[in-house]
Amino acid sequence: MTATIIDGKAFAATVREKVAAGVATLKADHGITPGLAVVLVGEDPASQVYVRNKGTQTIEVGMNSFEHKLPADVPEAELYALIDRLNADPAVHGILVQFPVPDHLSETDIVARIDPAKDVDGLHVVNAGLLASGQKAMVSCTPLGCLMLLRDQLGSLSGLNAVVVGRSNLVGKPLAQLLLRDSCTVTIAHSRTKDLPEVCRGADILIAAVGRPQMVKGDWVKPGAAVIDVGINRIDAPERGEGKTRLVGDVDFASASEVAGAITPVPGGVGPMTIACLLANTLTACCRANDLPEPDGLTA
Ligand SMILES: NC(=O)C1=CN([C@@H]2O[C@H](COP(=O)(O)OP(=O)(O)OC[C@H]3O[C@@H](n4cnc5c(N)ncnc54)[C@H](OP(=O)(O)O)[C@@H]3O)[C@@H](O)[C@H]2O)C=CC1
Ligand SMILES: Nc1nc(=O)c2c([nH]1)NC[C@@H]1CN(c3ccc(C(=O)N[C@@H](CCC(=O)O)C(=O)O)cc3)C=[N+]21
Repeated sequence: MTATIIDGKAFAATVREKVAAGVATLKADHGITPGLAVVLVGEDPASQVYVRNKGTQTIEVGMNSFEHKLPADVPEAELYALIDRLNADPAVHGILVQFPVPDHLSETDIVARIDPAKDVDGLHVVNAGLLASGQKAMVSCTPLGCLMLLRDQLGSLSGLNAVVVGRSNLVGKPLAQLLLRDSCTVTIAHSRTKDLPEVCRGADILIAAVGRPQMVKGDWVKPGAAVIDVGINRIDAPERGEGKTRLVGDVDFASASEVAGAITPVPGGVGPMTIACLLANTLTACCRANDLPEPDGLTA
């Protein structure tokens, strides 16, 4: 069997169209322009890709983009002062501090400093708690994007076995919560899981969010399963010439696509959805901040 390739790039474009329509309505009817602030500390290469793609797309959907680049050795107090200003700024509806940050800073403390209503990454304990208890939250962009792709591909997810490999606060845990809310039977696997290939073979929905290039092989995949590859890894590609690299996911696409029913590619799968959902979350946060109805089809 050869899997259907889930076109995240095309789907993300439709999400951005919906966001752009919502932004246009906000501007025309209420004179409000949603604003997204992104804070980048230091020069992590993966983060730079993300910030670059995001900046142009924020402008394209008609939002204001506020980019703050801080040096790798920025004092903690200076970063907090910036977050405090963004929290207080009525033109800013979403705040994202790009991770990882340099070692002298604490991701936990940074997230705690952000106003939960502007936490478009869904990382604040208030948002994690709201999601876990089934209430209205800001939901992390990557899990939200994965959920949209799965619903589009499969329709109802009810009763399906979902295995999420990875338990990070940004991806694995919130995605598991979303799948549980859609009535999947959810297993969260991680680096201590015994016989991971066997656990994965039980999955109707298999999510890889690990950060290990091409770890999930075709013989880990149940025939016909939906495979969502969250991983973004840059590896050497000598076949493209000396010193060249390419992006691969956490799934070995060549072997897995022989077995799966549907699979996301890397690039062109989850990555573009993450950015589209970041814009969607900013629009949602802006509507909530102004007591206006939320856009349809852009929230979990
Ligand atoms: N496409 C996108 O938009 C995005 C992509 N990413 C990518 O997704 C991947 C995961 O990101 P993130 O969740 O932030 O990563 P983290 O490093 O925070 O978490 C990785 C998780 O994978 C688990 N893990 C590591 N090695 C193994 C192994 N050998 N077997 C089983 N589990 C393992 C870890 O287990 P343990 O907890 O036991 O250590 C951990 O729970 C990365 O490649 C990242 O670049 C991330 C965000 C957005
Ligand atoms: N606070 C925080 N929130 C995040 O959501 C977050 C983060 N920090 N730190 C880094 C990771 C990584 N991440 C990516 C998102 C999109 C692409 C993306 O657009 N990928 C394109 C490829 C881009 C290319 O060609 O290089 C694709 O997969 O098609 C990549 C990586 C968000 N992350």
